[in-house]
Amino acid sequence: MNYTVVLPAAGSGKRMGAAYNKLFLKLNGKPILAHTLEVFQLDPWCEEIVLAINEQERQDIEKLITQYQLTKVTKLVQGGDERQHSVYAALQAASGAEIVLVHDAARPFILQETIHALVEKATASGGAIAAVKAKDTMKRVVDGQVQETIDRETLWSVQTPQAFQYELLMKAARQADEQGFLGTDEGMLAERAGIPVYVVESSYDNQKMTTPEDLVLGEGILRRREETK
Ligand SMILES: Nc1ccn([C@@H]2O[C@H](COP(=O)(O)OP(=O)(O)OP(=O)(O)O)[C@@H](O)[C@H]2O)c(=O)n1
Ligand SMILES: C[C@](O)(CO)[C@H](O)COP(=O)(O)O
Repeated sequence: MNYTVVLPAAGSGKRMGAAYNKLFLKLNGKPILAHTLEVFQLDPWCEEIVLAINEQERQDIEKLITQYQLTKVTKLVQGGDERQHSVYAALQAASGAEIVLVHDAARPFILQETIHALVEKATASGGAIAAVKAKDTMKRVVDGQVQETIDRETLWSVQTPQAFQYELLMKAARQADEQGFLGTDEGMLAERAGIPVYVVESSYDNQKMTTPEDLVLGEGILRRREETK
């Protein structure tokens, strides 16, 4: 059950507020990007890593790849203005894959067991996304006024990886591109293309490093993993 992973890494990290791409910020002395790449480098099911990058960061990323011996990174492609554009560019470079995983480079704590469950589900059913059950009550709010409380039992907080049979995701991504549709995850594109998408329960550790508070959380996750080794 092999796969190719597409990692969008071409963001600007605005919400993190760093002077540079948040993926170069360090957790436990190692860049976030290196943590994430190592998960896939060490996964025997992962055949190839395709990275979408900011062209001006190419040299720094090539240095990081060499430093951490990330030999499965085969292609660095220019990302786009939106995450979806970066993913699409990388997907086009991943042609030939049977199963493709799209994973935010900003999520360094993904577990191999979750990745493998996603690959198995996508192989069997077409598409599968990592998610965790909502822990908070969720309400729909318009102009500051609550409109409705949504039944929490049906709500999941969606993460990445998002795994698909390659041709299915490419069809959905191409359709969205041609129609100028912009979604916030690959699941949206698949859903609107009529492709069944299933949830695979993930870990609450699989946080996206988005704002400064997440870095504190990340350091704690690494510390806990060290202590329980
Ligand atoms: N045009 C973009 C935007 C985002 N990403 C990547 O998509 C992942 C998830 O995006 P997000 O966490 O929003 O990262 P940023 O866009 O960098 O953050 P912000 O929205 O705060 O600027 C990240 O690994 C980011 O590098 C990308 O490749 N291309
Ligand atoms: C894809 C994603 O991580 C699923 O939760 C999320 O939609 C990415 O959002 P971002 O604002 O592009 O980080």
